[in-house]
Formats: sequence, C-alpha cells, structure tokens
Amino acid sequence: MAAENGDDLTVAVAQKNASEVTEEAGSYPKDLSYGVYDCDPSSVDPNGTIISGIEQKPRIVLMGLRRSGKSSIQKVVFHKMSPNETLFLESTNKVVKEDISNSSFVQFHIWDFPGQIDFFDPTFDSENIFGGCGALIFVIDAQDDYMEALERLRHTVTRAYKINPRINFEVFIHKVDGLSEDYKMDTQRDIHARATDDLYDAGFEQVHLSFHLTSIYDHSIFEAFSKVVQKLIPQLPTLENLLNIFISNSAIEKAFLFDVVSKIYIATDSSPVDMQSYELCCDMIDVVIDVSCIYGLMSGDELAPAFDRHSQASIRLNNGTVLHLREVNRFLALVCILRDDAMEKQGMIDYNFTMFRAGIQKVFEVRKSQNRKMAAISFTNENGETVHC
Ligand SMILES: Nc1nc2c(ncn2[C@@H]2O[C@H](COP(=O)(O)OP(=O)(O)OP(=O)(O)O)[C@@H](O)[C@H]2O)c(=O)[nH]1
Repeated sequence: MAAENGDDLTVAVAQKNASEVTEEAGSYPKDLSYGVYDCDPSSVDPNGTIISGIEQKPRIVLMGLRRSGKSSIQKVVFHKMSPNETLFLESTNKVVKEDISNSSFVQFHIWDFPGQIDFFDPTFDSENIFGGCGALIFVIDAQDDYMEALERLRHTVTRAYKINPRINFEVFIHKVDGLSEDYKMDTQRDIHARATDDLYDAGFEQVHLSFHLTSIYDHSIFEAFSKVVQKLIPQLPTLENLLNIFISNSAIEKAFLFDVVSKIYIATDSSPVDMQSYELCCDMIDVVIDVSCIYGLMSGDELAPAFDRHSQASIRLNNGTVLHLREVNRFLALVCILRDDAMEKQGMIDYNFTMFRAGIQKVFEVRKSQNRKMAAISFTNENGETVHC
C-alpha cells in the first residue's frame, strides 16, 4: 500500500472483537450522513445557543453569492459526497437547515442560505437568524470576480453584527484549487485588505474577520471547518490541556482528537498543525474504517459494528514515523504521530491512553450534568512517575 507522499505503509494492527461491544462504546451509525432538522428560530438565545428541548446546539450559517460553493461544502464535509458529484448540485432556493449531531462535542445546526437571498424581503427575519447564530461562514468564489461578493460580505457582516456582536465571522476564500500558489496568496491578501477596509469605512473597525483558503478538492475545507467548529466548543481548553499532558508523558509528537465521521478535528495539542500531518491522519481514519468494514465482522453478526472500543491501528511509515489510532468513544478517535522508537513503550502509551479516555469521558459527564467539578486523572511518564492533573 502506498501513501500519498510515496511512503510505504504497513497496517500493523487493526484489531477488534465484535462480540464484546458494550453499550457505552456503541457503534458507528450505519448511515454515515446526518438527519435533516428544522428548528424553531424563536428558541435561541443571543449567544447562538438553541434553548428549546434538552440539547443546546450552536448554529452555523453559510452565506455567499450564488454558485460560490456553499451547498458543496456542506455535502462534502457532512454527507461524504465526492467533490466531483457537486457539479450536479442544483441551486438552493430555500434555507436548508440541518442538525449535525454526530458526537457529543460536534453538535450544531447548520443553515445553508440560497445565494440570491434578499435581506430586505420581509420574510427574512434577521433578528432570529443572526440573533441565534454562533458562526457565520461567508463563502467567496476566488475563481470569479469577487467585487460583488465583497459588497455582499460588508452588507451581511454589518447587519449581523448590529444584531449579534458575538458572532464569529469566518470568510472562506473558496475554490482555490484553480489558483497557482502565488495567485492564491495575492488573492487572500487582496480580499483581506478590501474586506477590512470596507468595514473600517462603514464604522465597524472593531469587527474581526477570520480568513481561510479552502477547496473541496483537498483537506483544506475540513481543516477550515475544524477551526470554525472548535471556536464553538466551550470545552476546548480542557481538551487541549488533556492532549498536552497525554503527549508530553507518552513521547508522542502530535495528537488530534477527530470526529471520525466528518474528519473534523475538534482539538489538538498546542504544537502547530501542519497540513501534511493533518492529511496523513485523515487518510489513516479512512484506511482504518475501510479495513474494519471489510474484515471487522468476524463474529458473523451482521449487526455488530465494524469499529468499536477495542479497535486500534498503527501504521508504520518508512521515514521512522508511526501513526497510531485509538478509539475514544463511538464518535471520536485519537490519532497520534510518534517516532518509531517511542512505540517500544507501548504499555505506557496504552496506560496513558486509558487515562486520557477516562478524562474525556468525564468532560462528557460534566457537560451532561452541568457539574463543574472534574475528578482528577493521572498519567505515567517515561520515567515511570505518576503525573496527576
Ligand atoms: N473548483 C471548485 N469548484 C467548486 C468547489 N466547491 C464548489 N464548486 C463548484 O461550484 C459550483 C456551485 O456549487 P454549489 O455548492 O451549488 O454553490 P451554492 O453556493 O450552494 O449555490 P446556490 O445554491 O445557488 O446558492 C458547483 O459546480 C461545484 O462543483 C471547489 O472547492 N473548487
């Protein structure tokens, strides 16, 4: 098997015991897509949190001109549609609302607005739409003339900000697969400068816009979406802290906590993320899911999941690096990058991983019970010392 970068891969372990599925471990949903959900816009608080029912989910709104790529982004990231299939997507002519509920952490509503939406239409209830919004993603087609898009961006942001100043404004400079490296950077600089100047001129210099270069034809869209989603996860600092402690005590170089279905990483340790590592880890998830689906149903039980809490895998690259994946719960996987020789202390890694998983479980429990107290957990470091946190 050959990796994208030419490295030889050996799938060393892909072990599972289908008969030992526990309720806690659960299973991956058979249908890996997500249900369509209509929510009542009146049941949202000003922070973008939906307050009706038991769940409190922030809302992400996708806006931009027609054909900028909004529906394609949603289909590729959350419905596993192949990028080429988006060529046949029809234009959206009404607001499409979806409930993304694939894990306890990655839970939000996403609303895809048609490009031709008219803010002055009396049926467009901006108070409710922006009032309950956690993040507004504005998609700009970088392969097209973007002057009209910038005008629309200014208009959208100023209107939304007046209603809800707590919205995170995210600009996706999209379809950059068609641009050369230099042109990509020039376009980003130009859009950044014009968009911020426009806001300044309109008296909104305090508004912060985040810019992401994206394409559905590579991992950039998943990376950008990860960053958008992370800003909506209140437990992010706790998760990062757990990851930092885990990797520093286990001789691991980098670790991502992935939402397996969407391949959004909901947290990583505090060392910088490089795109190649992220891509390798995404590819690893694909390999493990595929191998588990093909060979995982050893018990002959059709209903047994192909991937459960006993699943784990290591992929050894020929550059002395190992990718190690462990399942954290039914929706989350931890994917680590470490040196070959660090795998010699697999017992320590396994122990620390058990502690890490227990920590994550407690974060879930705290969230469920709204109990702010979190019990202590302890890791073991390379010298065999116990580290409490
Ligand atoms: N090259 C390239 N094309 C893309 C990308 N994303 C989307 N497209 C194409 O852009 C076209 C429009 O995509 P849509 O997702 O329908 O755009 P939309 O913004 O939802 O359009 P409306 O529903 O009319 O508002 C489709 O042909 C997609 O295949 C991308 O990253 N790169």
